Amino acid sequence: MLLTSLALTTFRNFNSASLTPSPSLSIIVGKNGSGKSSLLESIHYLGFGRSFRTNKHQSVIQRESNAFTIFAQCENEEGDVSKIGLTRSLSEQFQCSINGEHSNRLSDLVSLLPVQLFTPQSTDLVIGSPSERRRFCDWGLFHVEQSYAGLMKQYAKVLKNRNALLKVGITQSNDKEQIAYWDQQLCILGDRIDLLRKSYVERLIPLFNRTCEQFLPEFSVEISYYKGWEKDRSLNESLLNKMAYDLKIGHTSVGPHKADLRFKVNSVQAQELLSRGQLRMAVAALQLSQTKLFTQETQRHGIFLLDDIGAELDADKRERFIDGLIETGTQVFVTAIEQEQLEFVNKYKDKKMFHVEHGNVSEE
Ligand SMILES: Nc1ncnc2c1ncn2[C@@H]1O[C@H](COP(=O)(O)OP(=O)(O)OP(=O)(O)O)[C@@H](O)[C@H]1O
Repeated sequence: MLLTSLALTTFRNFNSASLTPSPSLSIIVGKNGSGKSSLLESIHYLGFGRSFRTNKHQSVIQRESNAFTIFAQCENEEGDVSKIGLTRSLSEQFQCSINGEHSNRLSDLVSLLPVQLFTPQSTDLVIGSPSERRRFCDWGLFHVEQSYAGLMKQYAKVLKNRNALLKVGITQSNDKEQIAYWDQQLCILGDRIDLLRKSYVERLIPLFNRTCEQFLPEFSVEISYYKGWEKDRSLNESLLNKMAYDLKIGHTSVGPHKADLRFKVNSVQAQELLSRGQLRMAVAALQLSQTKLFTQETQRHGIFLLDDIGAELDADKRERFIDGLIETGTQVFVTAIEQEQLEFVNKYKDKKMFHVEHGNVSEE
């Protein structure tokens, strides 16, 4: 899916702005506070229904305004055009529209635009909590496996019910029946999620290994999948084994909601050995391999947002990352403070350069 036009109204410091991006590489240059990240943030909203900087939608609405609006036109790989819109008001009301049809279901919008993001904070993907890495795998599976989003929703519902029961405790005989019922449901759904994730990571690993050979040739980087419960036990056995503990803490301590993608560099934790720039390269390798897998398996193209690319990635590494993304046919948006940070982009055809100043965007 290509983003062919973007228009914002009362979004951060943009009162009204529009741009026609390049199908390949769009470079957004401007001084601190000019609005570069806000432009990327608006595309992120279309891909996730939320910002990457705040959970408070109100902060994104321009001061003194009641709502922000984002309109975009997209074109899929068959050349079909979709017009999409998203608006969010101070009263938290959210509405999206696809080709004139209004919807309150964010998933309709989000499944259209496969957006990924790389920022200076992205090292959290390697050194942050397991939830970051689960979210990463879930993004890939959401766009590759049609059944995945529904499965995850059902699992979350069952987990919520099981946790509610654990919280009040199992005192009566019908509580025992109920927990047995939720356990059975959790196992059916959990095993299906695990199977999809395991297979996804198995497909990702060879691509990741090859990318790491280029991005971090001096290290041996390994990723492995942890399913969220003990290796040699079924989920059912693990739930039974942890029952007393789960009752004590009031929630379920094992299951796919505890899964992780584990990183080892030269057999130790990544943060023990890698510099910040090298950690960023590990993240870049992971995201690039996911992009390659997505393109291979869906024959679709994604959108990749690179915020502040100059931060702690040297010129050679920036170039390798952007080259890799462009080779997959991904539409790339890059922000930088200085044009000099991106001198190597002269070699790309089909690129467009945008200048942002005080909430105004102009194409060079
Ligand atoms: N709700 C809002 N209403 C109006 N202006 C806002 C709002 N939220 C943020 N701003 C302003 O919008 C401007 C754009 O911020 P943004 O983070 O997009 O800039 P940037 O070009 O990415 O800067 P940097 O290079 O420093 O990261 C800032 O000056 C900020 O103070």
